[in-house]
Amino acid sequence: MAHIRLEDISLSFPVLHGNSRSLKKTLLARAKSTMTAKTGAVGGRMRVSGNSTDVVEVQALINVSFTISEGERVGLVGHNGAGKSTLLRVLAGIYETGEGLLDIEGDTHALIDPSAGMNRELTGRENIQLFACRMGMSRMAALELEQDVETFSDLGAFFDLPVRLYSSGMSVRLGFALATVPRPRILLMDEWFMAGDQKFQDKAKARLEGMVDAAEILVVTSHALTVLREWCTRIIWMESGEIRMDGPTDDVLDAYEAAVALTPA
Ligand SMILES: Nc1ncnc2c1ncn2[C@@H]1O[C@H](COP(=O)(O)OP(=O)(O)OP(=O)(O)O)[C@@H](O)[C@H]1O
Repeated sequence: MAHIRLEDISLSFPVLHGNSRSLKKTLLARAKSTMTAKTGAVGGRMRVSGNSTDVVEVQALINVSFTISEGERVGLVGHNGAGKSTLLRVLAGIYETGEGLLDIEGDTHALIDPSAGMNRELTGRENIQLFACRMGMSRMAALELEQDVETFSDLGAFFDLPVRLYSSGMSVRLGFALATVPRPRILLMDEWFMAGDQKFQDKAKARLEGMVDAAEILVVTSHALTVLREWCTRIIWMESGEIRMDGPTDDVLDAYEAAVALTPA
């Protein structure tokens, strides 16, 4: 049975090296003032590193613990810099954490960066062929993949031009078409899937739904609360690196929306 179990996971990023006392003082004071208005907070907590007084670090995750079981569709919400993407990257194995316990049963696939693994000097078609080669696909399967991605991304003549010539929306079309091919047991998704023009978004939603249905566990981060209400059975509300609330979708999103409404614009 697929599951994710986290116990006391913390992660900090060093953001300032050096012994300039005034700069450190200013930075920490400003960080403190943005933290005091709880729901209006931005970013993780800043502190002087425990190991070195010359390093200021931002605590992106602080003692995060939860268990996600098979069948759960979990949404991550929270202010900018609350730690949602960092948490997703920890689950995807992109960031390693020294402390705590991370126990994941089941293969994961992360839809985090639409251009991940793309060679921008190669054409869209060549990138697909390279992907098929890396995955050890048969000639027939590789051809099917190429046709599927070409049809879905709908890039016309641009499919045979180098990716460096694509607009950001065109890169998303190609990256999205390719990234949504695997059928993992645990699907991790950042909100970039909302990118692209309206016509593409409708098509993308239908393709994503197929992928989400096939997954045993979904963890998705998004500021689009209507999407989360539609897709998720449970919401984890992050605030400055910590879990503020974890529970059924409507309970948490109602509380979150009420808190956001109280925050001064
Ligand atoms: N690579 C990095 N180096 C330094 N600090 C980072 C890095 N990645 C994230 N952070 C910091 O960690 C904190 C959490 O960032 P994260 O990207 O996880 O937030 P988020 O909740 O996904 O925000 P948003 O909704 O704006 O995407 C922020 O304060 C951010 O500045």
